[in-house]
Amino acid sequence: MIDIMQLTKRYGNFTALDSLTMQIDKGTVFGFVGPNGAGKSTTMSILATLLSPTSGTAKVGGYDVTEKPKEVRKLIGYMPDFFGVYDNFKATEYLDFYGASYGIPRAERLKLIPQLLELVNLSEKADFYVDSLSRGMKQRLCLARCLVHEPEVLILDEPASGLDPRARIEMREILKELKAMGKTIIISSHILPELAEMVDEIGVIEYGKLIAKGKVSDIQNRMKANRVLHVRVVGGMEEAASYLEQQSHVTMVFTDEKGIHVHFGGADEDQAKLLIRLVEKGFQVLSFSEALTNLEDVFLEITKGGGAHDEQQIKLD
Ligand SMILES: Nc1ncnc2c1ncn2[C@@H]1O[C@H](COP(=O)(O)OP(=O)(O)OP(=O)(O)O)[C@@H](O)[C@H]1O
Repeated sequence: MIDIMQLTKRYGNFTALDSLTMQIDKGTVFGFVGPNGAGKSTTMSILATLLSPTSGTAKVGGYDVTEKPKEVRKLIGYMPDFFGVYDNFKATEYLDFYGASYGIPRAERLKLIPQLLELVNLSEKADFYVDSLSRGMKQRLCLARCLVHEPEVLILDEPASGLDPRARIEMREILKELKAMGKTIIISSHILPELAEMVDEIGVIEYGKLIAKGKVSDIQNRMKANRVLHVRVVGGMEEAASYLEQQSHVTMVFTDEKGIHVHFGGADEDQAKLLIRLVEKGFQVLSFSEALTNLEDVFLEITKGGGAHDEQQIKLD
């Protein structure tokens, strides 16, 4: 559905996108992650036909964004990472305005707008002025705006940024519904654990290049090859630690007040066997668990030592 080939964008001498190549299949929810300034918004603006690439191609639904921008715009709903000015629109009027600008007949708009407001949980705010809505509500209204022409592809640039935890959960629930409706969604975010719950695939971008792409589960499995186990025993912690050190697949062991931390390179079965050996050896195992690897860990691991051009810090909301 989205096909990006060797996409490059330069601003003067500065290369914001560097031969970016990636494909996103129809119906996929794709999480686009990367440090500040990595090139996410640039990629999304090109896909939204708002910015021209310096070289390379980007296609949506088979249409080239430069050659067939009108066709692309029919297919996509784009939510930018900034708010517009709303003047004195009420929520309904705002959606009506966008619906009309897409050429949707009035009778259809009258039916569609209440449905959209319901989808984004704003039915009760239909007659409120947009400026009086909270940030989370404005974000949801903005999402509803992207949906007026029933696009197949949604390009959402940080839709949850700046929202409080509750508002983020609401946004996530709406995105789940959109996924269930079969939309192809590309969503950028710094909030990695939240992305993990709703995306099928992630792509990690840094310095304008795609440095990793894959199913969330595959990337997490890759991380598992270097998993850390937390083990707690009743008494005999030092003995248990030195026993663990001698076991296969164990690469490092250290202890602290929380217990024993075991760096482990084996598979799930090896991990299970390690527990059996510990118990058979007579250690009183209180807990034996794998430290969770979430997307945040994956991201930090992949971008280790890196950073963006102008901001070295990786922002994790
Ligand atoms: N109009 C512009 N002129 C010059 N440089 C620009 C322009 N727009 C973006 N850049 C630079 O291009 C790089 C990529 O920016 P982009 O906004 O795509 O990154 P991003 O991954 O979306 O970052 P963030 O997470 O902070 O939104 C940044 O270094 C940015 O400063």
